[in-house]
Amino acid sequence: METARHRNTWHIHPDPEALARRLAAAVARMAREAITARGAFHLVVAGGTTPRAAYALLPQLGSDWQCWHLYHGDERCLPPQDPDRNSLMLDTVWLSRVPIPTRQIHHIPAERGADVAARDYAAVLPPHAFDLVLLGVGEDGHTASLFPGHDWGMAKNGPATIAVHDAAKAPPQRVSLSGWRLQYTREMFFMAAGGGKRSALTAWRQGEPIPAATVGTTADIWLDNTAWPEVVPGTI
Ligand SMILES: O=C1O[C@H](COP(=O)(O)O)[C@@H](O)[C@H](O)[C@H]1O
Repeated sequence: METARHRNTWHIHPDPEALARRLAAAVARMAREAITARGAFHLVVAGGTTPRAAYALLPQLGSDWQCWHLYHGDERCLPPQDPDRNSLMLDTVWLSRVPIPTRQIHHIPAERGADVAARDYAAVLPPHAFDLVLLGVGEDGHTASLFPGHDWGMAKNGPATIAVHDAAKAPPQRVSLSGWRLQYTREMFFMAAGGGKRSALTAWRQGEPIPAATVGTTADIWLDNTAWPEVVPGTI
């Protein structure tokens, strides 16, 4: 379904398992289409807990993994083996189980500190649009590491990456792609599961300028039932 204000399509699933299955299948399908059309699939991944189950299903779906190029939407400034690193989660549940060439897996070197890592990662990003950007939604409406009350880098002539020093969610130091660089993509998917995401999603559907809604003006939003907010009259 589409809202008048934004071109968002909302996909509601009965439970987190169904959400993960459908999301993984959609990512695999988009990879197939991109590889058939252009010989490569440039994907930006989300971190956090929500996408973990979908990532874990990808190896069994199979793909032409040699053609995948992977980037992060954000990373936390922690040592590489810290359990809260997004890259470690990705490696553990997905990347260690598929033959994507290592040179095509672009982890953010966040252990160098936010400023250096943001500068270095900007040089790694491709000059062209991504094929697909995957993003999460925090309970406060943040996406990637773009938090309420911060500059989200929506100006198209601005930097492609942002060093974050005072994130509202630990750890405070992070690196994020900027809002405009996340939007420079053919497709954008958000995912959210659980009742904790309801108030952020209600704000999104009511047109409040939370970071997720501001970045996701043209996006598919994949939810489980418990994350779906109360029906807002006139917006469905
Ligand atoms: O800190 C982060 O939070 C968001 C949302 O994570 P979730 O655990 O609520 O799914 C995530 O998208 C982002 O990549 C991560 O660094």
